[in-house]
Amino acid sequence: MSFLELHDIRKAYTLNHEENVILKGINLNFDRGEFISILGESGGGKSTLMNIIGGLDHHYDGDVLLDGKSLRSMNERQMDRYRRETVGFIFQNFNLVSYLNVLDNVLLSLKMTRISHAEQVKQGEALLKRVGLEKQSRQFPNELSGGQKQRVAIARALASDPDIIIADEPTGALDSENTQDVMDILYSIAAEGKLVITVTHSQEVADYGTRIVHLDDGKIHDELVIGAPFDEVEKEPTRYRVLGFRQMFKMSMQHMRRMWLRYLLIIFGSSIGISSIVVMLGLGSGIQNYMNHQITSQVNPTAVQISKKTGKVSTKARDKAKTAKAYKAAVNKETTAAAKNAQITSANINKIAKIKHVKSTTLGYYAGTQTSYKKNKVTASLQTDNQTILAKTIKNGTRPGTNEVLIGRKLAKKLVGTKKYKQALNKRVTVKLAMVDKHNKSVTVKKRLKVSGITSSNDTNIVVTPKTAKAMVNAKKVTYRPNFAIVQIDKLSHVKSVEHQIKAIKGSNKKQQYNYTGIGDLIDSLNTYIRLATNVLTGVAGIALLVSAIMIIVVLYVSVSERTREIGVLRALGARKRDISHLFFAEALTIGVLAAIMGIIFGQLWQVLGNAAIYSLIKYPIVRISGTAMLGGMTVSVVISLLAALAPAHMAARLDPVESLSHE
Ligand SMILES: Nc1ncnc2c1ncn2[C@@H]1O[C@H](COP(=O)(O)OP(=O)(O)OP(=O)(O)O)[C@@H](O)[C@H]1O
Repeated sequence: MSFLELHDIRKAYTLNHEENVILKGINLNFDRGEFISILGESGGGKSTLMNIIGGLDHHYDGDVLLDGKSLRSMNERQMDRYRRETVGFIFQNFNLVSYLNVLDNVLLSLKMTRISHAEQVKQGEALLKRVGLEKQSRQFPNELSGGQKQRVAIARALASDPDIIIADEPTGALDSENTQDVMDILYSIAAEGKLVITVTHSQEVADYGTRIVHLDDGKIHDELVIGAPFDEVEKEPTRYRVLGFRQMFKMSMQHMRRMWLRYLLIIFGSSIGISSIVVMLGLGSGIQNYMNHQITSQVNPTAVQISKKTGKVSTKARDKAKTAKAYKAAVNKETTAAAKNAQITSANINKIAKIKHVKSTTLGYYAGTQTSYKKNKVTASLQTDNQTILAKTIKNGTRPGTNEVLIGRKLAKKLVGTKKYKQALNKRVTVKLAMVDKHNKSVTVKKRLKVSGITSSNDTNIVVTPKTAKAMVNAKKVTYRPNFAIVQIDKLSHVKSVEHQIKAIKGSNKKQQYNYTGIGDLIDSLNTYIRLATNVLTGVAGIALLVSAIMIIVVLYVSVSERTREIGVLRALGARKRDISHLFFAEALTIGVLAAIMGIIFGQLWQVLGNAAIYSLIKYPIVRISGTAMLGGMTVSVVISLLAALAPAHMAARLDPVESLSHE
């Protein structure tokens, strides 16, 4: 049994419905240490036969046996392994990877062995020394002569320490001096006990071999043994591995570095899409924050005020009254009845306190007053202090204590004077309330209260503590009846649901019991609208991403087309289909990540510039790019790039190695 056996190999191409038989039953045996020259005319099928032996072409009849094992019985993974471990290819037109330097081209094969990186570099340099190129290891293929390129290709073929070297017209593109150098190297390889199969149409080149096989018209014409095969040499077994994503990623980086301008442009293009998305999200949240900030600086959106819905008080008694005194008494009774109707009791408030998300409830009291300072009398509404009156609205002084009053700026101006309104602070104002006492008598509640503070309020209102209010009315035997309550809700997002539940409470008349005043639900709705608008704007900005995805697809397709031959070389060296697709996914990943980083940097730049431009106007940073938005932008960029790579990577992986190698 020979090391390599060809059994009745037949191959035909069908062109224009016509079958063109190239190989018509080839039977050959090869052994280690042989230097075979396959001699034949151009177009005789030599390359076709080499592709079959090298495991690149499996569309043929007959069989190739390696150590008795049929190549036909091997699956795709085993064929990849065969090319990776057993065969080393040398091509007529060198087929070096143009963006890798000489050493990296050799390392391409060494990367498929399990030796350490340092050892790989050492061996790569030793191989280059062997082919006389130690000084050119950092040069790129386009900086080498034809002979030098072919010597790099030989070093690369040797790097994985294969048993078979297939050299398809290795000197076809070389002058006689380089031909001799290359053939000498191949001869020395055979002398090391490897099987070297050279294809040539030159008798001179064929004469280097230990056996010449004449291929003519698709058949073996004759075989001529001109030298003894070399002895087999015992060698250390090499441990191999697949290329894997890391190696393909490195390779893609090397490719991108060589084509940096193209990739920079596409990364720049994609980054515009990402930055517009990030800025739109930032603008949306900035506007939302600005609006909330503006509103909440005036009011507390989670504190809502409720009062009872009161029905009409009967006026029959008033109508029946015959005397002025009786009429007055009837009116007073109506006033007391209305006050009773409007009263919010502890039982009422306890029920509301039990509603989910209600943090606290406070009873309050409001009434109309006449407030005066010296001769100035102003109608003002009184309310007891509560959490809807924000500390930040108190511009001068403090909240009221007992027998003190907090007044609005408008009222202060009316009482003391527009320009010197601040002087109202610490002055005593008189507060009068017309009321009805327990005995149904009209009384005037009157109290001098010290102004503790002035708010920014533009209403004529005054604020006292509940204790002060109660003491004031009780002093005149008037019952203190709280007529509003403040319901404090835990979160803005819960305001709406609490509002619904309060509105659902029915009174004894089966009708809605409470009026509800608060802007929390309005803010909540506004926030929803802003979010919606932001999403729409972000979606529009997302169109830019679609364009960038198309750009990436185009660039990757161009890349696949430009690198078709390289793909063929990689497959010949033993790269798997998956490795080829990884090459393009790695590029897409790099584009996605760099576009995201660039997009975020641009976004930040827009944020700084935009905020600087608008700050003088509204004193608030209107663009607020959050960490989540940046992370989102990053994810979208990477996902879109990877999706864009799907089709080109798939196409690249499915390319036929033989067709790829003959791609022009
Ligand atoms: N993919 C293909 N489709 C159709 N015909 C093909 C294909 N590939 C090769 N052929 C034909 O097969 C024949 C043998 O080609 P092959 O490349 O094996 O010849 P060769 O002996 O290596 O020639 P050369 O020395 O010029 O490289 C040629 O006539 C060629 O036209």
